[in-house]
Amino acid sequence: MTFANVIVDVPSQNTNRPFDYKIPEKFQGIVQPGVRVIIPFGPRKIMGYVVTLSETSEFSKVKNIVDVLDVTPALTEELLQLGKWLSRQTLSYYISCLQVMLPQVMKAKYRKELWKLTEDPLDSDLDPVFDGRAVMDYEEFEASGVSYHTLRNHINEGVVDVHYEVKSRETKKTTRMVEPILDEMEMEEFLVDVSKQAKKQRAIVEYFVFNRAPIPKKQLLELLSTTSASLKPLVQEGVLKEFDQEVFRDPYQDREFERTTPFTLTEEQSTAIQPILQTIDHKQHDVFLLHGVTGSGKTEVYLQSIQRVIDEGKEAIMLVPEIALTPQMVERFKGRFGSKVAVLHSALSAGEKYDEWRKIQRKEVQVVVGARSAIFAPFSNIGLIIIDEEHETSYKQEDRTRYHARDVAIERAKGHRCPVVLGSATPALETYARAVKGNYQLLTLSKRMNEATMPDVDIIDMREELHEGNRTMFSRMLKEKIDDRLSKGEQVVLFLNRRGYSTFVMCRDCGHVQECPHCDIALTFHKRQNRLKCHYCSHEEPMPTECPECESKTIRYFGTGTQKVEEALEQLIPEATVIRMDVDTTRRKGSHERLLQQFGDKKADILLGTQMIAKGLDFGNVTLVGVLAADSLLNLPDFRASEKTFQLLTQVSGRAGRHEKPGEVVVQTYTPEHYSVDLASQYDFEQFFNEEMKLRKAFNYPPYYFLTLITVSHPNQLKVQEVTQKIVQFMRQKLSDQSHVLGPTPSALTRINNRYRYQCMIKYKKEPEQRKLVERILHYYEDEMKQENGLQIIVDFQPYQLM
Ligand SMILES: Nc1ncnc2c1ncn2[C@@H]1O[C@H](COP(=O)(O)OP(=O)(O)OP(=O)(O)O)[C@@H](O)[C@H]1O
Ligand SMILES: [Zn+2]
Ligand SMILES: [Zn+2]
Repeated sequence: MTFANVIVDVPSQNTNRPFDYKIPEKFQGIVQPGVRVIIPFGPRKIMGYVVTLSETSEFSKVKNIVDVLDVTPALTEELLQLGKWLSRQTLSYYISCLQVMLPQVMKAKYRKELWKLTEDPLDSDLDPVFDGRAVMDYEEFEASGVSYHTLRNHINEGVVDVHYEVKSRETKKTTRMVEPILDEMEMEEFLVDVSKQAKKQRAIVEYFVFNRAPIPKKQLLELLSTTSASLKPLVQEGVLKEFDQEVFRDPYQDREFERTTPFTLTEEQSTAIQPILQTIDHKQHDVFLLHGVTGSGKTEVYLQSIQRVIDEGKEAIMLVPEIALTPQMVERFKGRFGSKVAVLHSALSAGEKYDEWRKIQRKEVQVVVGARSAIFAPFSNIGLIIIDEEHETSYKQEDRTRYHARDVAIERAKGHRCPVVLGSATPALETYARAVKGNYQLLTLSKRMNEATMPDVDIIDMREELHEGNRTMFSRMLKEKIDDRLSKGEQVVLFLNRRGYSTFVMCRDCGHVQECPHCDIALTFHKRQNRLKCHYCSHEEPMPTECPECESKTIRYFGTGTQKVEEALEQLIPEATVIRMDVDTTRRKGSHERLLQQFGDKKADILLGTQMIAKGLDFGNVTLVGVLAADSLLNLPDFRASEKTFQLLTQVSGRAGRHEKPGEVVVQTYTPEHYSVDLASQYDFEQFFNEEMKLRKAFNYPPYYFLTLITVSHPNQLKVQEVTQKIVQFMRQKLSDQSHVLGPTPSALTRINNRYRYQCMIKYKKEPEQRKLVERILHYYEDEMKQENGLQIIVDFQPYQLM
């Protein structure tokens, strides 16, 4: 083939199609689809991805490929296609979709340089900056204070040029190895010739008479307590040879994983796993929802399903939410499958991630356990994809390429003809609705392991606490129970939701929360104007001075942080030792793991934390879980607030009483009557589902309707309003009458970095032309969107973040 068709690393609409480049003789056969290349693009040299090859090009002037970065294609044929699909689905640039599938280090970084093209002095201020060099960093020029005008003159004269150099960021690590060339017999013969004085040399040769495998040079020299001076002559004489072998940084190399064997499945587990195994065996595609209460043994079902896939010589992808990807979790997979497992998550360094990814690429592993982006693992023979805690919103990427791992999983599984298993104790409403409809196969685990029962839940009405004079953050019951556990040497988990740290308004007397009359959503408090606003529709109203329900004046907007709780805890129960886990205490690498380890080793009585302690933890000594402010999620300006509350309360409660000792849960709330709090305390998912579905139906939300969120931003507020208005009008005109186009409305975060943000929300059932329409909008504003700090339009199909 003569030409490579390349997607260049310049995100824009007209680079969504490939550019042609000639393949020079020396790269023939190496350049193939999926390979990264360096190509000239305008004045620069940049990176690109070869997507196809061709014999001809319709262009007459085609430049040469400058360099090739991969020997093995970085992206398989399947992933190249998947990128195209992603690009259509999310309306993001093809290049961004290709990049999103690769580890960070494989995305090129550019260095901008100034090149001096003449030996003669430049006769300008720029001369001293070059200081006799021919090349310098562009940054140096910028820091020098020399005018851009001067530079431009030199460029026009052809004596200076601007160059873009690709800095490849991959960091492969190698070790020097030593290996015998002669066979045993020849070695023996050679030994005869080695002088008796050269003891060290003799030792080396003798070693290789008996050990034929390559050995790291360092290790060999250590073993025989010798130096490379004795080794060198042997290499020169052709007895041994040295070479570099790529080594992988293994983040878990210092850890011993105790091998585990499969449990005999319970009846419920075997019933659940049968259809999954059958689908694997029959090489069919199907989607299963494994709905199992916390501690019901879902993970064992995953493990045994994966085992089947391994036995059949295929590969499995296991997705776990970032925060649940605890060492405990990794241990369960490494313990069962040993070195067949690669792990991908954000706590690894960029180099470690790259190495884990390479293990997958080189087919050295058959299983990958990882967070969201592991869905792009470059396997070529996938037999199973599992998504644990499938309801987690972190499976949706919220910037640039806005994909949902669940959708990608299903798309890949279709191609590989294999099942997808979605698992959760609290499935997303969308997922459960599909299972109820029969689109997904529902599998149920209703009982906890070891006859453990679900912990009893006490709901404490914090309004009453206040009325009875308790102004602390801890109800009397929670305090009593904590005291009790401390005296027994048992442990406590205290959960505070920090995400809800903000801005809804609540009456501390009656718990009334001010909601939008049209949207069934808590109004957001805007402090500067002292007004309440709904960010779905345009409703707003002044901040009330007294409660519209009970006329109390104790109206407050809400929010407490973990640090405050820790201080309060210290005053209330000074003898308790507390481990606090939140974004601040877990910033350093490994601290997450260390804190959990300490708690597991019973070095503290109380684990106090946010989201990150809500799931995955399996500590037998935890017999009490306290939820400090169950309402904080409930009142987020989000139609999923109730669902999130139900999910979180269920997850947190699930941390207690998982083994022999029974557990208890205390939930503190200002709205004990709310169905999501009440039904979570009874572990009644079905009932919750039914209640919530009624509301979703009444207010036209998913799963009854799909959503598209178009967010417009610009430094000028009038401009934003105007553009959003235009978009709203256009969509109203073009979409069917069954769709609802809401807006323009200020976003919940109305101004970020001095840019105003407005939005248009579309609720629809079926709009096959919608993507084309949105593309037309994006095309229409393309030039304005290219300007620096200009217009930005973000389109999010099926949004989860509504801010
Ligand atoms: N068939 C079995 N026989 C005995 N023990 C089992 C069996 N299956 C699972 N277990 C054990 O029961 C406990 C709970 O199981 P597991 O953690 O898999 O549940 P889960 O549903 O994944 O929980 P969660 O959703 O809360 O994380 C674990 O300690 C696990 O080792
Ligand atoms: Zn009130
Ligand atoms: Zn509203």
